Amino acid sequence: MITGERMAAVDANAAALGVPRKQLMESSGHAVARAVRAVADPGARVVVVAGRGNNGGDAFVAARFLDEYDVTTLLLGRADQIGTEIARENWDALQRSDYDTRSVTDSSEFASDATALDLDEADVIVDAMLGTGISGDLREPAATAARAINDAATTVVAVDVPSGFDADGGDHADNAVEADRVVTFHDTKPGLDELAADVTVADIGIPDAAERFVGPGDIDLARPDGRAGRPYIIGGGPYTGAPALAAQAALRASAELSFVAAPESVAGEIQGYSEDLIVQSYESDVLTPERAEDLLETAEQYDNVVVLGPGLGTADETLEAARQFLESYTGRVVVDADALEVVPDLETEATLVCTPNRRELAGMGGPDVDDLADAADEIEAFAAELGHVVLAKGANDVITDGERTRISRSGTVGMKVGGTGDTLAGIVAALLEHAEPLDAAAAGAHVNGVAGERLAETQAFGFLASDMLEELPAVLWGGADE
Ligand SMILES: NC(=O)C1=CN([C@@H]2O[C@H](COP(=O)(O)OP(=O)(O)OC[C@H]3O[C@@H](n4cnc5c(N)ncnc54)[C@H](O)[C@@H]3O)[C@@H](O)[C@H]2O)[C@@H](O)CC1
Ligand SMILES: [K+]
Repeated sequence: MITGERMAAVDANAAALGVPRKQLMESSGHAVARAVRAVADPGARVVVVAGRGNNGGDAFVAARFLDEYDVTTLLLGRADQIGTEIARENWDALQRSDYDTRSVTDSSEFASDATALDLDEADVIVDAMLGTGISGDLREPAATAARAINDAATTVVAVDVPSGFDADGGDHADNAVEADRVVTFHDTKPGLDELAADVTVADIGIPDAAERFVGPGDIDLARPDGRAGRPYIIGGGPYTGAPALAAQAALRASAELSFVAAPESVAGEIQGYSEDLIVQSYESDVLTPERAEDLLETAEQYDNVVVLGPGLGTADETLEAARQFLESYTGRVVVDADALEVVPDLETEATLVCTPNRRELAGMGGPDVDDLADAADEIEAFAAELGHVVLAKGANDVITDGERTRISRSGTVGMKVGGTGDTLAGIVAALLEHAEPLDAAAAGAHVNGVAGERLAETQAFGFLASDMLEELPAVLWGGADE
């Protein structure tokens, strides 16, 4: 099962692996043609009703594979409104090759007399108006076309999903197409099996690696579309740089404000690193259980994403405070560094993303291996046992929620420098404001790694974690679709 949103991410990852979307569209179109052949013999009349997105593009390809049928392809709208280059290229190919195509710009052509468009006469209607790109109920002209398709006594083969179906599992349109058969791509979509339709999943040649390895599509999925969120970094005491790096990374990754709660003895120093931070001090040299109560109140009041751990140290009272905080908080927390050791036997309702390095993972009771990717299954089982998302950091990062597991191969040896784990924690905190925990963790790992790779191009092993901060916006938004 895969949602339409995740499908788009996997598709972008496939492109990065060298399997571009146009190639996938060719496979999709071929699969649609096979489905048509399964319901009608050569010579049968096929009417393709196509929208202006890639769902339509799949059907333009299908038309090319159906030369032995009597096919007419109807485009809903004008050709110059086709929304993607690959769909347009496939439409243009039909034009140049003299396929029977027609652009329907007036939906009354469907409303007034369906037979004028041959829908009743057809043996098969291919519904390629809308796929995973839909939002909301069908709008015109698709709404009228859907009515006409549903009114025709003709077998309907839907491309990917029936038009009007929400492949992200939300509310389906009331005015959706009722399909007899659905050819969906790569994996089934949530809710498809509840339809009264015969659903086939077509393998369109997406490599497993596009799902397994984190790539640009994972960044697309978690990419913030504006500033939001006020992460609360509970850190500092024996160390001061770590919370400052995490807080600054969160700002670079879209947080509106970064708050750092730190002991009075170091608050000034943390503030001194950056005028962009809001540092709130508490009386003490380290975090203690007496302070945890106040921090909890603040975090609850603002429903902050919390980063707990950077620079806190391992004093018994600090770990006790971390435990108490986590046992009472019900929000989202990135648990990093020293605070990780309290997680294994913790009772909490909070949503945790734990970010251990190899040593910390072993300390928590997880596997101890050189290459974390080799132990991905064990780390998955470990996360399932914990009941939290684990982002295990190494040359390869393993990101898992105990059921789904992804591996981030990005990064470079120069990132062995201190502080890159802190930037990662801050990035994940910012992304948690926009994305699901697993998606935020996977994208965060990738963004951090790519930032390091970019610096390594000119600075080899000589860059610092603080240098990574300025790279983050370009990695997050530089490659965004226009
Ligand atoms: N993601 C993938 O990996 C692949 C996707 N493919 C195809 O691409 C499809 C998704 O393509 P797109 O993202 O271009 O999206 P669609 O083709 O589903 O539709 C996008 C268009 O629909 C319009 N639209 C949105 N909501 C509407 C509504 N309620 N009423 C009327 N019009 C509406 C939008 O303005 C946009 O022009 C998939 O369903 C599948 O058929 C395949 O080609 C192969 C691989
Ligand atoms: K469709």
